[in-house]
Amino acid sequence: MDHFVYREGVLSAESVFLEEIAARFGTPCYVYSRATLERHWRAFDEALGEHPHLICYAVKANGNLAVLNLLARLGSGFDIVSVGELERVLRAGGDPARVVFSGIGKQAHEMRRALEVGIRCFNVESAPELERLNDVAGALGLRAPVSLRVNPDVDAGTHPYIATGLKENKFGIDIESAPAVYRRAAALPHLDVVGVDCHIGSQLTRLAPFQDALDRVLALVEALQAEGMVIRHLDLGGGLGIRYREETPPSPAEYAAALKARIGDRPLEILLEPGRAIVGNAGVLLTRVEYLKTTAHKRFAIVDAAMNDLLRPSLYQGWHEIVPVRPRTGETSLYDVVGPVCETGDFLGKERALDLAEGDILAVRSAGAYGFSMSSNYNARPRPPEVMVDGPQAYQVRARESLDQLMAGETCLPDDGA
Ligand SMILES: Cc1ncc(COP(=O)(O)O)c(C=O)c1O
Ligand SMILES: N[C@@H](CCCC[NH3+])C(=O)O
Repeated sequence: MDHFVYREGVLSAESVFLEEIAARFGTPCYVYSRATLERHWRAFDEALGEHPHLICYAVKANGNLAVLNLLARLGSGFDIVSVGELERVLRAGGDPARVVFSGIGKQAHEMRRALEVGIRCFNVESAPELERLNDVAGALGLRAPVSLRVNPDVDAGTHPYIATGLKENKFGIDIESAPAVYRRAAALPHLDVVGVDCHIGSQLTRLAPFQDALDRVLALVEALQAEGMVIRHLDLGGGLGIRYREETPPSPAEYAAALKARIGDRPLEILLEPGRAIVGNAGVLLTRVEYLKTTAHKRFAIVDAAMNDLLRPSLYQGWHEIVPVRPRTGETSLYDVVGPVCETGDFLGKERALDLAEGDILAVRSAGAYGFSMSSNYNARPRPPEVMVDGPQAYQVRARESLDQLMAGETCLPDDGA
């Protein structure tokens, strides 16, 4: 559910018309709803209720500073995968003691910074990473809190590029080898074992894979506890899906109830790392129709947003609803909605029934997650601005990149004196 609704026939975010935002800030432009972001974060927090828990929002889904700041104000934790994401969280006022650090390729300098600021936990993804973290912590005279990210080998039933919990995937430590790696972790002098972590994939629309993964992880926790290891928290990752088209994913309440039912009264704090379910339907991408082009075979709506702004359709055949901000009342035709980038794979949607004229503003929905955060400068296109709607107000929280910014730090060849 999102806050983008038709009011007086025109698409509105809360009480601000999106066509006004397009006129004020230009297109393409990302627009986020503060109320929706807050509601979605609270839905997770309230669903876990009295059970000790921490919601660690996955920064990769949308790392805009204003988004991070508003979640930090709600008391959110954060799941990061790089020192860049850590710096963004700190800049946005996030509490380092509520940060968990995931990712298979953590570099020593990233570990050092995370240890210095005192993050909550490292989600370690391999045996060699464990050794490196122990060395880095030792050199600083600190102890690193660790969970091992285990790979439970369950089929998440999602797109193969975003399934992460199968044994052939590069993520985590396979669950059979985990006890031996935990023993090693417990023996290393500069590590503190504090939890178990897993994340099986993204855009999951059924509960069963989460439940299967949890059963396997709970069996591991029992085995570790039987050896005398103290496991304080269970980090179950992110991955809860959203509705893009006809999906009917479980709600955060249903998801949390299923997890709590299995965990029962075990004294384990629950950490979750939702990204998409918090921001996905809290954002739209506004774009303007530049040209309507008709060939012998097709109608194309050529818009000013492209795959560099929103990669999901090109990369995963991701489907996003595309709607006119001010709908017309005439006949619709089938359009491929495409961007100006020089790739056949540059499209936002195919064969969409739309009644369009040049200059119309379209909203690409469910674009709050993995939209701006996966954008690039391909074709030397500046990245779009981001706007937050907050009640009756809309304000820019990131300006459109300038061409100068786009070339910042680059030089031509050194002068050879010729
Ligand atoms: C380790 C980890 N945690 C959390 C997430 C967030 O996932 P989602 O946006 O699907 O909730 C991801 C991405 O899939 C991830 O790799
Ligand atoms: N970028 C992906 C999700 C990646 C999940 C990252 N672990 C998407 O848009 O669906």
